[in-house]
Amino acid sequence: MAGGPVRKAKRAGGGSQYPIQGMEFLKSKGQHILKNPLIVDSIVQKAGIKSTDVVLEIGPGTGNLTVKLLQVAKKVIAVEVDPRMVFELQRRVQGSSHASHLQVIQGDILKTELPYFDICVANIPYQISSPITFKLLSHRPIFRCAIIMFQREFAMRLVAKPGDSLYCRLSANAQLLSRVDHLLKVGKNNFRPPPKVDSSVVRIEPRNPLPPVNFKEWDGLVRLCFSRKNKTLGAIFRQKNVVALVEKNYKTYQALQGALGSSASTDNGATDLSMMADAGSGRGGGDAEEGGGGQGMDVDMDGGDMDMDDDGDEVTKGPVNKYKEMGLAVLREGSFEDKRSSKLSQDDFLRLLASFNARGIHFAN
Ligand SMILES: C[S@@+](CC[C@H](N)C(=O)[O-])C[C@H]1O[C@@H](n2cnc3c(N)ncnc32)[C@H](O)[C@@H]1O
Repeated sequence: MAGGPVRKAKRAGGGSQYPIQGMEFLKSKGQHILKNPLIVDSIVQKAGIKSTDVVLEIGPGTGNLTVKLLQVAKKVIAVEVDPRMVFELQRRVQGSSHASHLQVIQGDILKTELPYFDICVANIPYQISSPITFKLLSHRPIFRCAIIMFQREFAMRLVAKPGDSLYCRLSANAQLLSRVDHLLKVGKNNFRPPPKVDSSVVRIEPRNPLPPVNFKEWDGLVRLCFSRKNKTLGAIFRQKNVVALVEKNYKTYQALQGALGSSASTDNGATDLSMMADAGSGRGGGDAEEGGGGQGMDVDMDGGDMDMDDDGDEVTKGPVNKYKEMGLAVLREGSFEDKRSSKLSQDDFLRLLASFNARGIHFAN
């Protein structure tokens, strides 16, 4: 932090009692300044920045990380939403030998078209962790890696493996697109003001090439499977709303094929990343237990009585329902009926998606 006396300002508008130079930190913008220089050094060192690298920093704040990045990188592009922080950062770097290597973009990172960069290093506002992660992962050209500070629980969800208690839709989506490693635990007291939660630094390395899968399809299936992550897939695909979704998507797909001819056949040759900002979002990726699969909930069944399962989810009963049987047949074929999403690997999901698609069952809409 730049020198000078620290003046206490009045609290207002969700500001904290930790003013610097009279500037209040805003909770609403996730302003928790990394005050421990050892952690700052460790992040920069673990990033493995080369002297030729362009570094993207999200939310530079008052510049504690920025000034260290400038010492090792060719250029730092810092995107900061708060004009007071932009002013403070520019004031701090002004006149230094690195000033010409810093480009500051004032704006919301989620609305900013990202420039070219080799590495992203950031202590981000935690409330936008998921959209930032997937915005980065959809950025092209592909960057080398991102070293990012997240809320500890979000970080643990990102790196969770099948069978871990935190394994969820966020883990499956992030790990489809990248390799994610936990680097460093960071306690609350390393920040000013201290946040309520602990933090962790994670390394995200985009997969290159990406697996040949349509990401909308992938996310549609994964979302469904994690809608009740401790239920068997068999139980999920017996649920009324899921059977209705299978029916709706099947009919939509058939109609599309009819309209477009065979050129509308399975579109899974490439990873379509157009909706990634929403992939795994919601309460730090913790939305996995909510909802019943999203779309298609209001579609009526044409046949079959309804009953409830042990969790109170409506399931189809009585006369055979064609769409329920179609879904179950795919599950049985790959021995997935008694499995739970909490234990399924990337390969399992890919295999399951391919089997559904082969039967004309899609999840992209
Ligand atoms: C956790 S602080 C980190 C500050 C600094 N990098 C550090 O480590 O000390 C997050 C920073 O992100 C900024 N910020 C919040 N929302 C943002 C957004 N949507 N786009 C860009 N910056 C944002 C905040 O103003 C704040 O400066």
